[in-house]
Amino acid sequence: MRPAARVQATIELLDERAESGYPADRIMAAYFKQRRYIGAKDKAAISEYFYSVLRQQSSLTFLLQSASLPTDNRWLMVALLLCAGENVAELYNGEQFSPAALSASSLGSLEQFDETRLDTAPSYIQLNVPEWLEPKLQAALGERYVDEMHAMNQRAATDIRVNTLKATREELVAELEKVGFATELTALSPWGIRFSTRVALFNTDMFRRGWFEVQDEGSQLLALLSAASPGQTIVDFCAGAGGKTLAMAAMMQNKGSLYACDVHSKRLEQLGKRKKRADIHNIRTHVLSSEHDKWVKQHSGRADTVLIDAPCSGTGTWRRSPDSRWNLQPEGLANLVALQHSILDSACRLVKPGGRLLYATCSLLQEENEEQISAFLARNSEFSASTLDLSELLPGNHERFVASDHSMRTFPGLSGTDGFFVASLVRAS
Ligand SMILES: C[S@@+](CC[C@H](N)C(=O)[O-])C[C@H]1O[C@@H](n2cnc3c(N)ncnc32)[C@H](O)[C@@H]1O
Repeated sequence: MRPAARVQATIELLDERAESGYPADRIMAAYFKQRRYIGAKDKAAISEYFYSVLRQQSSLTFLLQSASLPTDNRWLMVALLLCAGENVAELYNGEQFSPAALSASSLGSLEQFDETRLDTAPSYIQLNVPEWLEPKLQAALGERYVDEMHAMNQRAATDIRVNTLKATREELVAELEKVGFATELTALSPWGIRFSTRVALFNTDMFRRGWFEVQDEGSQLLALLSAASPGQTIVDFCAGAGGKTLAMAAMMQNKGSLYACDVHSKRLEQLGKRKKRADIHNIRTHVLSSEHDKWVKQHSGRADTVLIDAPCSGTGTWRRSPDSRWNLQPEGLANLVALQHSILDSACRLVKPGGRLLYATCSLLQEENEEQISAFLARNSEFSASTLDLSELLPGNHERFVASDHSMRTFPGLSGTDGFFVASLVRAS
């Protein structure tokens, strides 16, 4: 593909996203599926452009407005290219598969474009944060706010988790290096391997044999903190496609009962395929009609540990889903907070006396995290905060996360992971 064709493809993706409202990754996957002739290098370049525009949408818009230029997708792409020092006139040349040529007057106006004007913009524009979310993020992050928002605007590395039922981390590293991958061990998770460049992991024999799953290091830590062990009964109440379920199953060495529940049947079907590949036999799935499904009453008081990996705003995962920040609205956040409240109140019934309730989100916001937990504890006197023994579960590197006696948070800048929150509660015996 010529460079101009990559630019045109990106504009098409941006238009499709604006028209459909679907998440960026889904749009991109469908776009490439319909155009199988696009090679890996072109795909990588187009996805980098697409995600960069989505990440920098408000700062690019500001720069275009400051130069009295239009702000549609074609122009957002112009702004991105100008910031990267590219020759826009050469790329917008009107040839086949290239963006339409810019008029002489538009080309003249480009001279007004001045990247340094961004220094005069409000911080929420400089950092590409929705204006209404800025005070909430500042409250949650305090002094870390600016650094973390910068970190959030970087591309995330790819992490994988070794399936300890099949191999050790060292064995997997050795196999990956044999086929030419440059690997790095994750600092916090004992199961993690990191790749800073794009790698075709799904084409490897190790993947087909179930030696690993792609999983952010922060997500691996949540499973680690469950302290799941052989013979226990564990419920993963919002299991989705089972990222954390699979990690807990490996900790349980296939012994005991692991229930994976979710309201989304398609996600649980994905888990079906993944557990087969991983050779895991102790997971049972259940599609919930809602968090109040009668299954909860039938299994009440049975679980040693219940993990609620709650549906949330995803404000900790903007590195991977840069568009999600623009999709989130105040009513949507309020609905999520209400749903988390309701899930907590229902799923807590599953915990046996003396058992644990782990509540987690990939949100940075206090209303989904600390405030959600303190309100739950105020409503449910049977539960109290329980100490997370981090010195045992996570020896070393404690400067890379923020912990209280019963909760832990990770951040992209501080921890090199997505932003996660986890709180540990115990039911009175
Ligand atoms: C953060 S995701 C879970 C990710 C998953 N645990 C993993 O590690 O891959 C939240 C999940 O909650 C599920 N969910 C939404 N509403 C729910 C409800 N009322 N009861 C149970 N699960 C729900 C969603 O379908 C989604 O899969």
